[in-house]
Amino acid sequence: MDVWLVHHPWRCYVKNIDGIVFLVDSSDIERFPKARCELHTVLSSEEFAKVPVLVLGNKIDCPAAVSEEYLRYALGLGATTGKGLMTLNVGVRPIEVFMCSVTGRCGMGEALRWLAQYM
Ligand SMILES: Nc1nc2c(ncn2[C@@H]2O[C@H](COP(=O)(O)OP(=O)(O)OP(=O)(O)O)[C@@H](O)[C@H]2O)c(=O)[nH]1
Repeated sequence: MDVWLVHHPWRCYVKNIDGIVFLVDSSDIERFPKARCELHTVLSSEEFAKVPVLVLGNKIDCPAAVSEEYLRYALGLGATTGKGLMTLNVGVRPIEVFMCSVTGRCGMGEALRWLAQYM
């Protein structure tokens, strides 16, 4: 079972994956447009159509970090499939946003448990 951390240039090394973790620096507003573009490339890729996508807004400990709501807006994410344990209809690709701080060790557990349920 494979989970790949999507990071530029991700196209070079992704195939046969079971889950995608899309990590965004939530304090780096200037790069949101680029992140949005990359995310939507991933979401619209035929090869990943059924792969669960975990969007992680990292660095929430930074004063410049935006809220989850703003990050969703900036990334152009509409409705997501829901946090917690979910039973989704067949054919629905799981996608959800979680905020975290990798260095502050917060938020990652819930996010990875969410992803693991679909793998
Ligand atoms: N404050 C804070 N720093 C973090 C967190 N996670 C990672 N970092 C730090 O961020 C630094 C590297 O992150 P970035 O510069 O965003 O990552 P990068 O992908 O290597 O570089 P870029 O492609 O230029 O963004 C390291 O010093 C990490 O310790 C976090 O949750 N909070």
